[in-house]
Amino acid sequence: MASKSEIAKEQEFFDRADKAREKSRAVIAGAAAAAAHAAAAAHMRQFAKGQSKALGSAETAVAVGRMDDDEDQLYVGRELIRDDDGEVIVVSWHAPAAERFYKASHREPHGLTRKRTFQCTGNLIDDFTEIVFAQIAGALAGPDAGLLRELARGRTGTMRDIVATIQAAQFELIRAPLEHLLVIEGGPGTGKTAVALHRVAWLLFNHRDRFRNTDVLIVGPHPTFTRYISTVLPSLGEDDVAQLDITKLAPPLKLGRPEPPEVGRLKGQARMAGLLARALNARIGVPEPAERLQVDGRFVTVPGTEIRDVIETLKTDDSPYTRRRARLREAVTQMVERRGVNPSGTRQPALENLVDRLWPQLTAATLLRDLFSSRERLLVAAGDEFTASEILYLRRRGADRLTEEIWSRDDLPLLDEADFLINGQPQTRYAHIVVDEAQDLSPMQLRSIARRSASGSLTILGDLAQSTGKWACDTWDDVTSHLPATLPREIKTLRYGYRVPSQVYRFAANLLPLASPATIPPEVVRDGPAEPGIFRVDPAERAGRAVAQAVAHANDGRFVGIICPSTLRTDVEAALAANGVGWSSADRGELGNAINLISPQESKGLEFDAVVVIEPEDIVAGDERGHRLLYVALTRTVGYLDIVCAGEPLPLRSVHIPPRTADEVTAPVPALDPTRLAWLAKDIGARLRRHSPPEQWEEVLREAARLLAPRG
Ligand SMILES: Nc1ncnc2c1ncn2[C@@H]1O[C@H](COP(=O)(O)OP(=O)(O)OP(=O)(O)O)[C@@H](O)[C@H]1O
Repeated sequence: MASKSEIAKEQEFFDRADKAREKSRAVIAGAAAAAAHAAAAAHMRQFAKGQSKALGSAETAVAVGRMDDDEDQLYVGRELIRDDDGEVIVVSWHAPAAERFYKASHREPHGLTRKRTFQCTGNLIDDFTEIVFAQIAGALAGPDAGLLRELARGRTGTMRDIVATIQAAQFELIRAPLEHLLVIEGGPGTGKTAVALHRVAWLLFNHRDRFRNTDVLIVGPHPTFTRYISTVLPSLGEDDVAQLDITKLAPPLKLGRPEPPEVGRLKGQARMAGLLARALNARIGVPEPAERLQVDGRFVTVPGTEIRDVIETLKTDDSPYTRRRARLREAVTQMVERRGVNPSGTRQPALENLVDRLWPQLTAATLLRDLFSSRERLLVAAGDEFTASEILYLRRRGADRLTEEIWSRDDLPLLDEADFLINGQPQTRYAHIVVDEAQDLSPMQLRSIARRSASGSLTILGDLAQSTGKWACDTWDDVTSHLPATLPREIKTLRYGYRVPSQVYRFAANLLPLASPATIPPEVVRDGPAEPGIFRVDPAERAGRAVAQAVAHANDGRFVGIICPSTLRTDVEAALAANGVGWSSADRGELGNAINLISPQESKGLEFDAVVVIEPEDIVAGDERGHRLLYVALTRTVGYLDIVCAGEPLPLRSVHIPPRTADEVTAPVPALDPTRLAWLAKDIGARLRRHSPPEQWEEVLREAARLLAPRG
């Protein structure tokens, strides 16, 4: 604890800076009132709102830290504050003047002699931690006390900013150049999401001349996650950044169709884009040898060959379908005009009918509904690229009315692709896009993201060891190969684990040889309050015991997550109800009660003070990369982890070999893929080092056999 007199001295400065901040706010508000006319006043009010927000709320501390060098001292805050004479008394964290605050370390103090980090309630200083660089210059020190104290603070349903304690390696990524496709990887809780959100604020602050907040998009894996992170940017003074979950990148349609995994997997593959393009092309008709039209009461005959030539030329053009349709309409109108009839002005049904027959008006939904409900259409669109069984997977009975059609989540990127083919680029494209949990996205989802990028400037976040689901991947190439390649690609790794305490991480890391052998585990920066609690019970007692553990944590004031496989969800809901426990359901997009019930899949990216994981064996069985899913579930805690199970608390035996279709197993790999070979070599090396049990080698050998099989 810092000395009382030092805190009091700092508080004096905080009070003075707060007064200056309030004065600035009053001046800004006054400027709006003084505007000469209504329009100017409205404009000023809008400006004033932005400026006033930029000053930070009256409830936030004026500064997060202070840095001293031999000559001077400088306060760093969320935003810049000037005194009455216009002198800067607090520099904003994203300004160049603040850089040394984040870069300074014992190894490289960057000229600083001292760095203070404040802990505050509102603008009142509770305490501060201090690093005196001169004292132990050259020494290697662990994480500073300010960071540890911040990490130990209780969690809520929303993420907090980390301005006060950004670490040097994180700062480097926050301010990495805009003109990159930057992949930030790192184990659970290494700060990928936090870094990316601060990167957005930093880029907005430092490139105001190039783009505005509405030019930035953040894509998350599900609505609960989007809600969880949504307060960070506003707390940094940046409103209006689009934050969407991946399902929102498609036309808004009725969702709810369940999809078997093999169908979903197929729908996510990039070759579906070719199928849709061919399906759309197949909708273009062939004219009659002679097209006879009644225009303005007169009959005109246009030779089919003349129309066909135009259609053939339009077919080779890669502009959107609707634009080409308009060009066909224009061409046919001119053909009629050349025959002495002027159809322009009024709408001519015969002409419209002809264009509709030859180039039907379509939406994404009609194209897909008509395609999936017709074997003939599917066969034509499939060409040689899909097998008979795959065509069968795609076939379904469409609803009688389009408005009644129920779509699956896997249809969404297909609808987006179809919309692109029909109407062209999405209306809104972004100067920078952040994609979180990118390791789980399908190629078709990645294409949706790619077409929203105006320049190829993206920040991709993820962890291959947490990659699960239908499109689980093992290399970043699997992800970036579907993204724009206009800018250089960089992969950077965050190496320190901030969330998960050492006792819990040690336990979870036992899964790594199975889950992701090539992964280098993060270095955990702190110890937690306890070893993981393991409660082996009878199946009948399981749900009740899990609820009892959760309630005990909640009674101690902790924010709790119960991570429950779908097989046991009903039991746990019943046990919660029977005990009269209030809870939030992440399935309904909620997160916020003291106790939150959540599926392992939706726990990605989230964190709690205490986590109760139910039946790990069922979690492992629930995904093709089940050990990775369990690894995700076990690494959601900032403090306590309890496992309640009837089976193994840490199932290491069963090795899951992803099922492949008969076609995939027998098909030779088209060419030796150097990336996959490198990955395999790394995998074998890691398994050797970790003495993987013999049963795990089967998967490796199978992959090796596939890669090295003679090519036919
Ligand atoms: N420099 C820091 N100062 C304070 N807290 C930090 C810092 N870096 C990370 N954290 C905290 O660590 C926790 C984990 O961060 P974050 O969620 O960004 O990790 P992640 O790498 O995205 O994790 P996951 O892979 O599980 O999604 C968060 O509570 C975050 O606020």
